[in-house]
Amino acid sequence: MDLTASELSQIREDLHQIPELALHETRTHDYLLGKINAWQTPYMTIKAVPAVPTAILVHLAGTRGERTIGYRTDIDALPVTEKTGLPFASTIPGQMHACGHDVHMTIALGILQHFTQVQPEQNMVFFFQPAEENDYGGKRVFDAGAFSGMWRPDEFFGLHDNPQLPAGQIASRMGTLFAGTTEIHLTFTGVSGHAAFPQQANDALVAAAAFVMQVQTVVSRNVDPVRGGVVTIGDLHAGTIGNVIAGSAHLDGTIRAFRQTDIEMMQGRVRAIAEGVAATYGVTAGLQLIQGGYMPVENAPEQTRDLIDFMTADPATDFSDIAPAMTGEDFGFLLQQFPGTMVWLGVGDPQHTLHSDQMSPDEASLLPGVQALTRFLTHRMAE
Ligand SMILES: CC(=O)N[C@@H](CCC[C@H](N)C(=O)O)C(=O)O
Repeated sequence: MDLTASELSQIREDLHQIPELALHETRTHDYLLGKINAWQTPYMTIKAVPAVPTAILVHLAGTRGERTIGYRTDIDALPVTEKTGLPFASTIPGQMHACGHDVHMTIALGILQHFTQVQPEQNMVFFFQPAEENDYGGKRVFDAGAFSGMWRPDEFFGLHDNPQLPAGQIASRMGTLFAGTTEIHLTFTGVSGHAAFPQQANDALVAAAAFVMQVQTVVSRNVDPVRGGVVTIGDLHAGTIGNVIAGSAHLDGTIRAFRQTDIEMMQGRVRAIAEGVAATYGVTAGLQLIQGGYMPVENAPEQTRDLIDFMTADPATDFSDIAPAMTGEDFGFLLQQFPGTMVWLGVGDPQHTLHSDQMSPDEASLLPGVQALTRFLTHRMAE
């Protein structure tokens, strides 16, 4: 018997209560492993990844076993204080599944459980991946050599929830689905001093303010407007009190675009502006630009054409074609190594965006999500 809607809801609510940050997903790991172990079959093998201890890989040997189909879910949460008021809200202060990875894990477990009841035709590898929000867990596991031998998927599929779409709807597109991103971490260091004697200090706060304004020109003046891009500075800390000139200022932000060439051009402009501001204001700039595994999520032509054709023709699946989004995903790195497709799953909470402290996916999305992906993967294995 496949998992029922209420069993899927219970799993999602259990996971929702224990959100853990990137590379610290120990309780989540143990919960997932408990479920997977309960569904042991003679054709299942479970593998740990010592370099990334919260990762789990599960191999199901197929009856034909000529090819290997990969399915990936992320498992980490965000440093967000939940304000949903749900009876099963986060029990970990300051941490929340505000990006719906609890939904992603539930869907992956639902699909896995199905194929422990019905042996797949082809081999399958399920990847429970830590650190999607930060620290690029997919790349870390790949770099650790975890996808070699029987663990190497010929193709990889994955899903992300989308509160703006109706619960249970699947959406994707040919080509690029999500942007590539680069984290910006910048510290200006000057000389602090008394507010009354600015001539004897080098004000890092003024340099940071100038940087925030100048960096807006990257998108408005350097990026092709038809292709688009984003530079957001989301965090700025400088100084301690009103009558002391700030000796240092720290900024964090993100660069986003759909093409890797645009991302690299934008990285260069951000670096030039940071260096220019530092020279102008007599401070030093310590800049880190980290792309890690957040490459653009490029859906592969063959797998994606097949997925769209299958889901469009499947009367039980509500499928829609969708425009690309500036969200990032380190599944983009895995799709550079293995052909495959990422899809959105609608979770019907249009009042709230991903990363909102009130984001509350509709659990009516769980069963259709599991069933649509299970039907597609079954079809894919018969190809
Ligand atoms: C789907 C989603 O929300 N993903 C995150 C990925 C973050 C990448 C990295 N930490 C960065 O900020 O560049 C997103 O914020 O889009």
